[in-house]
Amino acid sequence: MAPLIPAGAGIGEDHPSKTWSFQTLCATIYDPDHLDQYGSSSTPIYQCTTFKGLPGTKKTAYDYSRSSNPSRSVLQNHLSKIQGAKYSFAVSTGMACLDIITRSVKPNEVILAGDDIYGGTHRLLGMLMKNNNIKVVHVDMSDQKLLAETVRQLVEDGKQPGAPKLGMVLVETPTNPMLKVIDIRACVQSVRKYISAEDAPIIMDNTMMSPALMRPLELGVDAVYDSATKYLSGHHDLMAGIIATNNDDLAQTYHFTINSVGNALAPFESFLLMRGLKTLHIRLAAQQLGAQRVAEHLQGLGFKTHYPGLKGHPGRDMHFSQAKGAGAVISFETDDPQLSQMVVNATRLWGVSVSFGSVNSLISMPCLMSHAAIDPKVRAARALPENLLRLCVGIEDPDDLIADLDAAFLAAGALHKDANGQLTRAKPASSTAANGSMSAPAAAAASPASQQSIVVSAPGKVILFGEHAVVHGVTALAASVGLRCYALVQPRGDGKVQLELPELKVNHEWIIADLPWDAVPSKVGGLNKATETPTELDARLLRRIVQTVESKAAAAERDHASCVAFLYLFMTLGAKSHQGQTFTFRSLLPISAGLGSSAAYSACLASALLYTNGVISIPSASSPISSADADLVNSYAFLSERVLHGNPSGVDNSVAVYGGCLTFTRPSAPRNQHKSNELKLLPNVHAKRLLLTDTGVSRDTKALVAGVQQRLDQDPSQVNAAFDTIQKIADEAAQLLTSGGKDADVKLGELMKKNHQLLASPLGVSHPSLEEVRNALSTVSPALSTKLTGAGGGGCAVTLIPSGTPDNVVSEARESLQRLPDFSSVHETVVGGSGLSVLGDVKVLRSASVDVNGETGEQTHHFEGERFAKAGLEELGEWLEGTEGKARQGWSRVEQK
Ligand SMILES: Nc1ncnc2c1ncn2[C@@H]1O[C@H](COP(=O)(O)OP(=O)(O)O)[C@@H](O)[C@H]1O
Ligand SMILES: C[C@@](O)(CCOP(=O)(O)O)CC(=O)O
Repeated sequence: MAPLIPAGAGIGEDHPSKTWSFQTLCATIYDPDHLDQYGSSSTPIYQCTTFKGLPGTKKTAYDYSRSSNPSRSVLQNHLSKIQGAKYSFAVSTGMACLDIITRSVKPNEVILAGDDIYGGTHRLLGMLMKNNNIKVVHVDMSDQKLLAETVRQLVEDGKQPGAPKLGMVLVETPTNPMLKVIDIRACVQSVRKYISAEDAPIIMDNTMMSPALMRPLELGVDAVYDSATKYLSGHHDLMAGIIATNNDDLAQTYHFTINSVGNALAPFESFLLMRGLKTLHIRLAAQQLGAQRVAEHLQGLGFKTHYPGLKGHPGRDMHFSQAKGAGAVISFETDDPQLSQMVVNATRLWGVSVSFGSVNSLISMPCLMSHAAIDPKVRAARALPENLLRLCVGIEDPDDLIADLDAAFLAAGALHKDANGQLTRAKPASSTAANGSMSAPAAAAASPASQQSIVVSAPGKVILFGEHAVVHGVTALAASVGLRCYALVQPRGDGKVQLELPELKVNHEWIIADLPWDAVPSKVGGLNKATETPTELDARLLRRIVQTVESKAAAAERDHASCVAFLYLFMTLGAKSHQGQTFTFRSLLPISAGLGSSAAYSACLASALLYTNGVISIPSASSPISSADADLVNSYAFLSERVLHGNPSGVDNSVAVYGGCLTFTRPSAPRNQHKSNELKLLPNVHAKRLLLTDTGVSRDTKALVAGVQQRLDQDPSQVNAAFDTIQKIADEAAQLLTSGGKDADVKLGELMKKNHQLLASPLGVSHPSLEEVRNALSTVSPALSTKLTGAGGGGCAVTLIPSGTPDNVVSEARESLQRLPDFSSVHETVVGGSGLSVLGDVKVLRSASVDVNGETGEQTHHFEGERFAKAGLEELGEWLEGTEGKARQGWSRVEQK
C-alpha cells in the first residue's frame, strides 16, 4: 500500500543534515527511503501510471501515480526538509493548491482574505461565492486593529443561528502587487484569540517569498502554499504548486482531496521542480540583489516605488523580523496608465509577461494582466493604481536591467535627459490622487485605451491638378470628397488580432504573440511614438510580415497589401503583450479607382492604432482633434502608404487627414528647396460641384508611378518640361479656387483639360476608358471639362460642373456615362469636407435593443459590431454620419490648420 501521507525527511535525529544551512539543504537531495539501485546521481523519473504487485508487499509501496509516485515522493520529502514541515504535497499549479485548501470550507462559511490579492485568487474566491454559497470578506490585513476587529465581529456574528461562520483566514505578505507588509505573528494572535485552528485554519500564500526567505509555519500559520511555477522552479518552464503543513488533520484532508481530485504533480514536472529547487537559494539571492538596485534606482528617479527593501517602505522592520529578505518583486507608479503602457512597450530586456520568479526579468501592468480578473471598480476601491507597473527581477546584470529601463522611460517620455546627461522625471500627462490611487469613476475613465471601442473615419480625395508630377516635387492641388473609409476597433481578450475587410471579402486573424516581433528593430521599438515616426520602412520587418501574411493572402490578392500595411503599423505601434483587438474597415469609396481609398484606409489604420495604443488621447465627444495629433496620424499614415504604394508623394494621406482643399508640395531638389512637405490649406474655396466617374478599370498605383519614373529616366527634358507646365497650372488653379472671380470655372476647366493632356502624353497614364468618358461628357456639353484623377490607367475621371449648369445637363451626362462599355459608377460631390474623424463614444451607435438579464436585472445595450461589418454602404453612411437633416453628434474632427 502506498504511503497515505508522505512522511517528513525520514532521516534520523543524528543525521548531519539536521544542522545544514538552507543553501546546503536545497542542493542536496538526500532520501534514504528512495535509494536508487544504480546509484544514479539525480533522481530518476518514474514515468509510469501503475506499479506491479499485490497490495501490502514491500515491492508495492506504490500502486497508482495519481495517489503517489516515487518521483513525487522524493520531491515532497525534499520540500519538507527545506520548509521545515512535517508534510508537503506537490500539485499541478499554485491555484490547484488553493482549490484543494478551500474545498474544506463549507457553504455558509466565511473566508477572510486580504484586500490586495492576486487576480487568480480573486477569481477562485469569486467562483466559491457564486457556486458554493461561501462568503468572502476582504480586509486590509496590514491594519492590525482592523483585522482583529473584523475577526472578532465575524466570530461574534457567526454565533447567531443560521448566520455565516468564519471558516478560513487567507494571508499573503508582502501583498501582490502593492507589497504591503502584514505582521503574521500578530495576525495569528488576533485570529486565535477568537477562533481555533480547527474551525478556521490560517492559510498563507508564500509565493512572493518562497521558503528561502520565509517559513510561515514557524510563524504560526496552519498551512502554507506556494506557486512553485515561480521561484521554486525558477525557469518558467513548468507549472506546479506545493502545500506544507505540520497539522495532521489538514494533511489527511489535503492528501485525500488530491487523490480524489487527481491534481497531484506528474513525474516529469516533479523531476523538473526538484532540479530547480537545487538552485533556489543562489537564484533568489542574486535576484534580490538586483531588485534592491533597481528599486533604489526607481526611487531615486522620483517614481513612487513599493519594495520592502527600501528604507521608508511601510512595515519594513516588521517584514525583516519575519522574513530573511525583501524578495525580487517591485511595483512602482508612473501616475499615468498610458505612460505605463508605453514604458512596457519600450523595454527590450524585460520580458512583458505575467508571473514572476524566473531567472529572466519581467515587466507587467497588473491591472491589464495578472489582476485583470478583478473588476476595475473593485481595483479602484482597493486602491490598486491602474498605472502600476510590476517588475520581477531576474539574475541578469542589474546594470543592464537599469539601462534598459532608463531607455524605455526616455522613449516613453517618462524621463528627460538634460544637457549634462542627467535623467529627470517628466511631469505625468494625467495625474491621480495624491496617494496614487484613483476613485472608481477616475479609474474607469483612465481605463487603458486598448480596452476601448472606437470608430475612426477619413475621406477619400480627388486630385484636381498635379498627380504624378507631385511625386517629383511639383505642387498638387487636391481636395477631400464626401465618400469615406471607416474603421471600427473593438477590444478582445484572447491575444488575437483580427482584420475584417468586408469590401475585399476577407477576414483574417493572427495570434499576436506569434507575429515576428523579433524582427521589430530596436530603433523602431524604442521610438518615442508620440513624437517620432520611423521615416523608412524596415526591409527585414517588412519581409517577415510578408511571409506571415502569405499563409492567409496570396501576394497577388488585393488584401495582401492591406494585411501587410496593417501588420506593419500594428507591430510598429503595438506590443507583443497586446490583449487583442478586432479591426473592421468599411469603404464607401470605390477601391483602386484613384479616389484615395488606400490613403483613407491608411489614415484610419494609423489613427485607430495611435488612439488605442494610448499614444494620443481620444478626444472627448465633439471636441476637435488637435493639429499636433493630426500631424502624427499623417506621418504614420504615410508609412502605411509606403507599404501599399512604394513611393507615394504623401498628398493622398494628407488630404485624408486634414480634409478640405489644399496644395501639397513634397521636397525635391532642384525642383524646389523645401525641407519638408509643404501643405497649404486653401481657405474659402467655393463649393465646386464635381462628377466622379469610376470606369471600373482596375489599375495599380505602384506600377503607374513606377512607369512615370521610367519615362522621366528615358526622356528627362520632355518629362521635366511637362512637370514645369503642371506646376504653373497648379499655381494658377490655386489662385482661381481661392479668389474666384469672373469666368473662374471656365478657366479652371481649361486648366483641367491641359493637365489631362500632359498626363496622357508625355506621362502616359491615361487609358481608353478615360478618354471615352471625356468624349462622352464633352459631347453632352463642351462646358463639362474632364481629366483623369489619381494614378490613371483606368480608375476615375473628375469633371467640373461649372456653376449655373442646368440640372438636365447633369442628368444627361449621367445617362451618357451609363451607355459606356467601361463604366462602374458615378458620384456627385463637392470639393472639400472634413478630414480625419473619431467617435470615441460608440455608445451613441447602440441600437434601441436592450437585453435584460432575468436573474440580475442588468441591462446590456448592444453596440452593433455586426451591423458595422454587414450593413449596405448607403445604410452604413447614414447610420454613422446621420442624414442631412440630422447629423450624427459626437464625432471629433481635425482642426483645420
Ligand atoms: N477599405 C479597404 N480595405 C482594405 N484595403 C483597402 C481599403 N481601401 C484601400 N485598400 C488598399 O488600398 C489598395 C488600393 O490602393 P490604390 O490602388 O492606390 O487605389 P486608390 O486610388 O483607391 O487609393 C487596395 O488594393 C487595398 O490594398
Ligand atoms: C499618382 C499619385 O500622384 C496619386 C495616386 O493616387 P491614387 O492612388 O490613384 O488614389 C501618386 C502619389 O501622389 O503618391
